[in-house]
Amino acid sequence: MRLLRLRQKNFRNLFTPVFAPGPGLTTVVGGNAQGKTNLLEAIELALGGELRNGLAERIAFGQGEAWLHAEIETQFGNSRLEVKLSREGREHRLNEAPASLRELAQLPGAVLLGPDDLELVLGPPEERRRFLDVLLSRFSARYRSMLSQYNRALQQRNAVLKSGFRPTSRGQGEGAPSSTRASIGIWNHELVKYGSEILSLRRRMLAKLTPLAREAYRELAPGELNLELSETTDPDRFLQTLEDNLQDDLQRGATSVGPHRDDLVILLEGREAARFGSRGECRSIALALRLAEHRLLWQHYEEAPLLLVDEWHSELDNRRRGALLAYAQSLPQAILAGLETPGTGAVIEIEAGVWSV
Ligand SMILES: Nc1ncnc2c1ncn2[C@@H]1O[C@H](COP(=O)(O)OP(=O)(O)OP(=O)(O)O)[C@@H](O)[C@H]1O
Repeated sequence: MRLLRLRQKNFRNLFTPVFAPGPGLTTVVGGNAQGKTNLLEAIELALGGELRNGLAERIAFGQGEAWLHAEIETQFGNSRLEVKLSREGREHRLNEAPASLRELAQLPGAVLLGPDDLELVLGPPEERRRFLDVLLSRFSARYRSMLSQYNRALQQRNAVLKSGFRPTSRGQGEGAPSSTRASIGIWNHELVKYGSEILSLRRRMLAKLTPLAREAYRELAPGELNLELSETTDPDRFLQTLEDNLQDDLQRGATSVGPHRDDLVILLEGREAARFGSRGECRSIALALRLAEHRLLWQHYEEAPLLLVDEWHSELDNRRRGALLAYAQSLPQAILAGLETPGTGAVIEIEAGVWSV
């Protein structure tokens, strides 16, 4: 897939209305706070990307709305994607017709790599679950539906847990009435029904993602990467643990096991990367995870998504930079941003949101 042209109005500090990168590698170069990240974010969003943070802050200071329009070329022909951002939300259009994010997910879109990805390795489990959820939701309508039904059941169970807890003199929850226990029993079965499928869909995707991440890591650095999920996919064990943990759950007013507590365990040479890896190794793992995402989407769509790399040089030694550049150069199109040029491909300079067209 190729981005032919991005047009924008009122997106953060961006000023030039049109960005038209050529095929192959393009690097957007500029000093700090000139708008490099903003430009990559605009491209990602125009192509239907997930919002990583708030919507309103993307609209230029003092303006009511922002607008992005992307013309892309895919193996099936050209398409036009448009998104309007206002304080109320965002509206997408595909070839002039209103489109949902689900419809946009039929296109390969873009994968944005950046320094924040370090959180995938060093951050809390939510970051890694979100990574899996966003990726799986792109492939599978069933996953999206299971996830929303599971979340609804979880909310209900937690509401019952909160309302059912009656502390006894020993501070325990034995005083929960039998009606509470009965309705928790119903929600346990709902959680197991949807949760087991979520966990097994995650496991199936991980079986495809892991070899791609290992391959990407080996290209960047020496060492054997491995990915595992922490929660069991066995429905009987899941149900048993829900029942075993009921007392604790009543006291906490929250459910302590299930897909919402799952974690992607990242191992380098068999040891947990977040605890034993160097910062450079963790950065390389984060990069390998995103490159694996890019390769998996490529397999799925039979066409490479646009690769966007923010701060392409950051915290990477020459070997790692070389490997990243080699991958980016092998693609129909990749757009890098940073303080320096890689010495190859096209260069577009940016200053105070202005670049030459
Ligand atoms: N809604 C907005 N309206 C106008 N300007 C904004 C808005 N949001 C952010 N900015 C400004 O955009 C500028 C550029 O931000 P950006 O993150 O793109 O810089 P960058 O070139 O990637 O810099 P760095 O190299 O430091 O990461 C910042 O100075 C910021 O204040």
